[in-house]
Amino acid sequence: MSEPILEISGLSKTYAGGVKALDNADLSIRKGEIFALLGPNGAGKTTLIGAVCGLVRPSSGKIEAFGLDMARDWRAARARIGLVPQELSTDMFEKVERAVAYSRGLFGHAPDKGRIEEILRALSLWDKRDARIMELSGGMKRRVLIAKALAHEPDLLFLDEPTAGVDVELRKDMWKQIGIMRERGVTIILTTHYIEEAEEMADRVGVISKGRILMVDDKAAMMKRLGRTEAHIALAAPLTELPDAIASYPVEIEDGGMGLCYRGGDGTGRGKEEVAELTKALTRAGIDYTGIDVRESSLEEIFVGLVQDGDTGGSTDNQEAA
Ligand SMILES: Nc1ncnc2c1ncn2[C@@H]1O[C@H](COP(=O)(O)OP(=O)(O)OP(=O)(O)O)[C@@H](O)[C@H]1O
Repeated sequence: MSEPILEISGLSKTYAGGVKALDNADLSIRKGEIFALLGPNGAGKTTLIGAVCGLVRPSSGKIEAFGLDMARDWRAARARIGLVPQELSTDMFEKVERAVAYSRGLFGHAPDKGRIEEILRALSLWDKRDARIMELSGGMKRRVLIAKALAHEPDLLFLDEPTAGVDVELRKDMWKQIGIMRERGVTIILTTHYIEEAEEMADRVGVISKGRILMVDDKAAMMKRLGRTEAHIALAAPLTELPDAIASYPVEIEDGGMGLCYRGGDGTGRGKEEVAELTKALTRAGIDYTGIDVRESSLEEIFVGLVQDGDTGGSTDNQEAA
């Protein structure tokens, strides 16, 4: 899993209007991983993807994919990259099957009706194969976008906000497809602000804000390092002050003495163990409790904390004029 498939170094992009969408971004993607790029609106996610896919010309920096320099060997590298953009911009008058088959040919693959049928069936588009794209519902159009990206059997697949505004069924299909792609060894990079998705699917997570990559880490390590544990212990009898036996723990009295609140484990991932020790100390001190509610911070809370720390301003609009 450690061989890099994509190396981005010192990538910056300032748009004609002066917006600095990427600011010296470095990112190394490993072969076969699912990488989630998290960032608020306007963070630079789409710009980064666009730069790798040749849709945005970087102001400076270097992109290497499959060991090929994107500036020199663009076509060869691009042929191995699939992109599911946020919106369909072309092909509106085209019929579904033809549009998908065209995408396959665009990057030099021989026609393969069987493969196209397989993709269309997997995405529940087979019945719509002769429909014009403009006649399809929004969700169906999204399916076409995915089919087009899969048609040329990419080794590296970008999904830009794949599940924004799609229904549960499509979301499920989409994740199933992503699972199949991963089993075939495809490297997947997705952008999202649905953090639960990253939490569920990604191997590694990168956080981007204001064009800067703030952090990249294994998801589990990030959650352990930046997460914290919170526990609420309901007491059988009220306490008026914190007993000495538990004074060394990060705990406070709550609920008018009927409860204890523990907040700790920051940066250690040991919060749950410490809560267990705390309950033993309570028992030893003869303090009865009737229930414990323990929760660890979600990736979402970690993400919000990171973005706030790395950010001073508010969110930026996405569609500024060039
Ligand atoms: N063609 C363009 N011309 C000028 N500015 C642009 C252009 N495209 C994007 N920007 C600006 O660059 C910044 C980064 O935008 P980008 O679309 O890359 O962010 P994003 O993280 O993908 O956001 P979102 O989550 O809203 O899609 C924003 O401030 C945006 O307004």
